[in-house]
Amino acid sequence: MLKELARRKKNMKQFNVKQVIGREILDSRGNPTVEAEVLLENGVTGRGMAPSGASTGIFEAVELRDKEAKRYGGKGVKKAVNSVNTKIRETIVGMNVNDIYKIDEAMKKEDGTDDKSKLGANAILAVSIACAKAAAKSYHMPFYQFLGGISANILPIPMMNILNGGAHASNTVDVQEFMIMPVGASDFKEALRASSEVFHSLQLLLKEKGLATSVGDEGGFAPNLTSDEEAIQFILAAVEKAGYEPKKDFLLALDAASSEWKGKEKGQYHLPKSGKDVTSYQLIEHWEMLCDKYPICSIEDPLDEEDWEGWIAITEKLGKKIQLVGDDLFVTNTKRLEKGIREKCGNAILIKPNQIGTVSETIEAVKMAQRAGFRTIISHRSGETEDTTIADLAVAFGTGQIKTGAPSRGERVAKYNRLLRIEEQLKENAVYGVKEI
Ligand SMILES: O=C(O)[C@@H](CO)OP(=O)(O)O
Ligand SMILES: [Mg+2]
Repeated sequence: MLKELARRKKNMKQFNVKQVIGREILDSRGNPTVEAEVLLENGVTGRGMAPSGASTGIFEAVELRDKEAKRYGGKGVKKAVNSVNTKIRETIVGMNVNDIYKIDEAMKKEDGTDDKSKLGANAILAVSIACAKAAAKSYHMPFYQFLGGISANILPIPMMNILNGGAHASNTVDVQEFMIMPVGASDFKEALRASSEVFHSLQLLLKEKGLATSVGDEGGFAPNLTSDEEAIQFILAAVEKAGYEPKKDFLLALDAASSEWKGKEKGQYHLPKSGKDVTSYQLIEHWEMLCDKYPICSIEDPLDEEDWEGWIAITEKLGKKIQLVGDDLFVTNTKRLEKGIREKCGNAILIKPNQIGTVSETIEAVKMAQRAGFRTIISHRSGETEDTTIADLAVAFGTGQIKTGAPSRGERVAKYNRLLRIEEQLKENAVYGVKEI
């Protein structure tokens, strides 16, 4: 047996890293971010870019920024780029990208911290993606197939964020994201078309009412509205105006991002825009009321990242009816997810590779969730680049859902367009969405 394994290992293709280059590029908010490129001895290259959040969870892996330097107002990433060009390069040159777990492990070891704060999760993730992409290319395989195998054929339902508030927009709305989910569509192409039509009809409705149609960080409109109910009503009207039926063709999803609403103590919330103060209990009642009244199938971060008791209570109350998604709560981290599964907090996890910092740890978070019967949703960050990795990850892992903004900003559209191409490539083998949200 051992001999056989040794023989196989010897015969395993060698795609060794020859060079690693880090550079500073811009993200969609005009802030600098890290890009990494690896060159293999076989001449193949791979590229990865780190996205960046605005409503970041306090338990996320650390995005290394040059806080003390004046350039870019302390947001520069020279240190992280330097990590790529020195420590990371020294660590992985000569390694085989065939085994991305080993590459990630080596970078983690070199970093030596729990939160990747020494080399920077932005540096490590960019390299991790670049290596995985180079491995896929060396095998002449599409990225989703390299990671997911021949059975990877599920195209995700978009959770399309068409109305922005919270930390993503300078308007009066506290809830960060109002999303439409084209559940009635028969394939991804159709789903994307229908969603774009609703996006455009929302624009017309807002214009008619004299409201702003400028967009927020993720491309959704950012009008000044007085309540989350008003936002929901606008969206439902837009669905109908575009010729679709709420509930049958479209369901709604919210991301409250309520970790941004921290009050004086745990279990207390202060909504910064409306100025309201509420308790966990009142928030849960509010979400319950909205779900009874409107076709909402999913709420992300309905409660704060440290309000575990609140999460247990809301899961008892609403967990059978809707999807309760932990973003800041779980931060794509298997330790936090394990606790959530054990204590019955939520029933779904948002998967963001840069919250944890490597491709292999992202895979492990998805696997743990899927084994426990939790749903998984692959997600962009509010600060993005043209990197389309998450589109491939959604198909590779069969998450059935993706969150990647509105069709008005190129960095979001790039992911949608990548999914269109994947669907076309899979032909009649492509399957759209999950059975039930
Ligand atoms: O809260 C979120 O889910 C994300 C993406 O929509 O926002 P940010 O990247 O700002 O954390
Ligand atoms: Mg979120």
